[in-house]
Amino acid sequence: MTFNNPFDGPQGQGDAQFPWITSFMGLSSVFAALGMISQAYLGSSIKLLILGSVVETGRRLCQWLIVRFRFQYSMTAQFDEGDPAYEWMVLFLTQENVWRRSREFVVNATNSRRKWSVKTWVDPTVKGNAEYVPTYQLPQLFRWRGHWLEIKRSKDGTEGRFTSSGTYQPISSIIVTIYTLDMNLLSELVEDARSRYVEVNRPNVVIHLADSPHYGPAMTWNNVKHKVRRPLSSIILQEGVVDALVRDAQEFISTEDWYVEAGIPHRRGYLLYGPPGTGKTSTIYALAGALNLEIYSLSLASSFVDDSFLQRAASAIPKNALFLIEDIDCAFASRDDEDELEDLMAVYGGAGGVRPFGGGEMVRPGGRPRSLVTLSGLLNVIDGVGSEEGKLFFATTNYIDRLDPALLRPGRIDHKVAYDLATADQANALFLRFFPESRFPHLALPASSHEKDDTHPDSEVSTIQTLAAAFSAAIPAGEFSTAELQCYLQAHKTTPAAAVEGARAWVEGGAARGAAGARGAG
Ligand SMILES: Nc1ncnc2c1ncn2[C@@H]1O[C@H](COP(=O)(O)OP(=O)(O)OP(=O)(O)O)[C@@H](O)[C@H]1O
Repeated sequence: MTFNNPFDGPQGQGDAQFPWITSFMGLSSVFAALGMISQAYLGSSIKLLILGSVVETGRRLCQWLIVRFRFQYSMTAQFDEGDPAYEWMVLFLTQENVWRRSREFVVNATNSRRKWSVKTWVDPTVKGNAEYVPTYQLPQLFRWRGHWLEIKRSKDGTEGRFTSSGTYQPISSIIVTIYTLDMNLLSELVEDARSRYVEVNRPNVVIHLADSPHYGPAMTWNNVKHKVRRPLSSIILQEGVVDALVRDAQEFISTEDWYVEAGIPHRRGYLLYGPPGTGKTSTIYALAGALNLEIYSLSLASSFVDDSFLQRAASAIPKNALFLIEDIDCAFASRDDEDELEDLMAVYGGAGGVRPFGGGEMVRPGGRPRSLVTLSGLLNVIDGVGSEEGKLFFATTNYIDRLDPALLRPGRIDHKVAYDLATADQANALFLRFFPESRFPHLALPASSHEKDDTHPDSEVSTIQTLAAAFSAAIPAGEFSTAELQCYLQAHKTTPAAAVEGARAWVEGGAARGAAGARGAG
């Protein structure tokens, strides 16, 4: 077969005459081959392109559907550290064992701080003396009452606080997504978490503290402690004092409607004043336990507590809680530092300046803890919006005479309770509390038949009552705080007779006198 090329001359001459045509012909077949190949490639590229677009569209559609699904069929709630609801959620998740698949933990010795931990042991004989806190932040899915919940823990570090040891700690949040159409489920979840929290803490009093400066709106109350409830009967005061206080607080809590109808802010202020170690703080803790109230306790002497911190802290306290400010007298800038330091040094015994009993601030030579809170800042907080809504405001002081009358007026302080150094009756009651007949059954019997109570000649007085009477007779009334007597009795906790025998010597002894320096306060 021949191919007549129009450019060709006579057969066989063309190539010789037009060699470029030959080369062009060669190229054209190369181009043709290339064209075919590229067509094949183009075809598959287009196919790939279409396939890619379909996949991408599918992916976006899925994403969109997931977002739509999440939007329509789920609710998301965030719980920020520092808010009481965060504590409820922490306990809820711990009980639900949500983080059990975690493989990374921070391990701390068990302490009284918040628990964000999982139980990693199954053997019941293993004692949990350490907390295992999951560190990773991947979302976790679990089922609760037949619904899927997704939990994330965020700790992005943008907000945080400095701990008391000076390290920066980011604030964490818990983000809960519930897959449901039922809008009530979130409040049911929160209520479930809250009631579990209340149940678990029933034997305890929960105390929220603001013990470090914070950077972030939610982090005012950054430490939670749980104290075993103290029965009101263990508070030894003049007859009727504790009962009157409890009645007053109970009545306040139960008459919210009346306050609303009368247009009176639903708050009540109490001031407990008197020498150190006479039971002011103990009374408040026992009262909070009896009335199921959580305590929010703040020391105005903390270096980071100023008017605005105090305002934020007060407004972050939930309804039906007890707001406690200890040593409220240190709020007043008009005080003369030097005089006060001298007073306190005399009271607390010099160089170290450590209080002999109870907690509170350390007083160091060279400058007493000075509150940045002003009187007007404090009054604003007591009067302010944040102080309404069923809050019981409690303040304690060793120096009632240093308080401004503006602070003491009714509406701010509605109920004052005076505490004093131990009476003979208190010393007697304290002795009987230390040596109960249940622990010393042999002392429940009369010491001898001639020991009859003069006032009730027919009654037989038990040995322990005789010892208690002897102890209280040895302690001069109004000279020692109950805390001091408690400290002395602790040293003889298994030997009541020795406690009585040594009491007079202890009273006369120099050590006891030194410790009793606090008696002048108040
Ligand atoms: N009236 C009391 N009844 C029972 N225990 C008391 C009493 N007073 C003091 N105590 C005991 O003494 C210790 C210190 O008491 P508490 O902290 O309540 O005193 P305080 O008056 O608040 O002292 P401060 O003014 O220094 O804060 C506690 O362990 C408490 O058990």
